[in-house]
Parts: sequence; C-alpha cells; structure tokens
Amino acid sequence: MDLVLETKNINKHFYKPKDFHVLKDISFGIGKGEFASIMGKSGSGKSTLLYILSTMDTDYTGELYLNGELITGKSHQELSRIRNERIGFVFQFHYLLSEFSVLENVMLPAKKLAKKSHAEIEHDGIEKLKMLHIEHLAQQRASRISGGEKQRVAIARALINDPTILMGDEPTGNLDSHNSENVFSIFKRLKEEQGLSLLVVTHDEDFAKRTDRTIQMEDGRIIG
Ligand SMILES: Nc1ncnc2c1ncn2[C@@H]1O[C@H](COP(=O)(O)OP(=O)(O)OP(=O)(O)O)[C@@H](O)[C@H]1O
Repeated sequence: MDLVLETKNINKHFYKPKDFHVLKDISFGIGKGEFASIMGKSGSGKSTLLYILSTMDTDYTGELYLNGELITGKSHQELSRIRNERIGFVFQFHYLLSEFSVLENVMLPAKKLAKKSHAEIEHDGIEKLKMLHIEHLAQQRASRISGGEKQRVAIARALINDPTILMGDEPTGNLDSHNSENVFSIFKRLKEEQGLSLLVVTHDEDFAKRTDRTIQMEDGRIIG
C-alpha cells in the first residue's frame, strides 16, 4: 500500500523544567485512503506527535515522510509550503476569523498559496462549501453561524488546497453528539468518495471504533 505519511523512530524530549522523554520510537504509516484515529490517556503524547506530523514542530529526532518524501530537515520556508499544500488541519476550536465571511475564511489558505486567481479560488471555495452542504452560508459572517456549522467551515478551509492528508486534534471535542456524528460522516465520505487519508486524535471511543484503525498511545509509545 502507498503510504501518504510515515514516521521512523521519532523521539522527542522536553528539557524544561527537566528532561522528559515525551515520544519514544514512534514508527508507523498511514496508507492512501486510510482513516486512522489516535487514542490514549491525557498526557500520553498525542498532541505532541500531531504537531510533529503536521510539520509545525521540527525539534525531534527520527524521520518523517510525506508521500515518500523525507520532510525532516527541510527549511521552515519549505515546511510552510508543504503544510499549506499537502496537509489539512482541523482543531478542537475552529479558529475562524469572525469578522470575515464564511467563504473568505475558506479561501484564505488558497490565497496564501497564491497558485490560482481570485475567481478560481472563489469557485473552489463554493465547491467545498457545497460538498459540506453549507453553501447557503457562504456570505454569512463567521461569527453568526452555529458551532457545528463553524466546524464544517473549518473542514472546508482545511480542504481548500486539496491536501493529501487531513489531520484532526479532537475535531469533535467541542461538539454535541449530533454535530460530532455529522463531522464523522463527513470524514468517512471524504475517505470513500475522494480517497482522502485522515488521521484524527480523539477521546471519543465510538468515533475511534468506526475508523479503519486505532493507534493506541501510552506514555509516549505506540502500544497497539
Ligand atoms: N512545552 C512543553 N514542555 C514540557 N512538557 C510538555 C510540553 N508540552 C507538553 N508537555 C508534556 O508532555 C506530555 C504529553 O503532552 P500532550 O499534550 O502531547 O498529551 P496528549 O496525549 O495530547 O494529552 P491530552 O489528551 O490531554 O490533550 C504531557 O505530560 C505534557 O505535560
């Protein structure tokens, strides 16, 4: 199977207030079209790992590959481009710009990439909103929509540059069960209809059970 993401022996320490070995020999891969979840107790290292996988943290040893390409060791400028082009990220909180419209929020990462014209980006933005059944909210201010809708806008924004992998750090952590189910269905559909790969940290066992694979973490290690 083609791996969109692979890690080899990732180790990380925090040195303050004292030496703490937070990630220990993390080696695993995510295949194309795979929907994987990461579970583990609070403090087991899930967010720290996701920070490294999303190329935001470069302070570790070991190797990270995206689509077979070694990412470790690249410059911050290169990493910023790679992140914007290939990785979509959804957080527990939506981080939308509240004074901007829904469509403007969704368009932002594509504008930053500056590969397409404004009209093309707008067209893509509407397409993503349609895919998530929220095109009727396009001109609405982000501050004036519901929590569940905001998370769907955040997903649309994460998809605007057609990433190869979508990562989530407790993307349903702030949602009620109805909206959590909605987000799960969207992720499942993205996998099935678009062959998107997904890697989601969750505390929700029901969510994790329904993914293709759950990676269990304990004390900085993968234990299953
Ligand atoms: N900047 C830091 N400096 C020192 N220790 C840190 C730092 N960030 C996190 N830690 C510690 O590293 C460990 C792993 O943290 P991390 O946030 O990755 O856990 P987690 O599994 O995501 O937890 P949660 O489920 O509560 O979000 C914790 O013991 C935490 O206190």
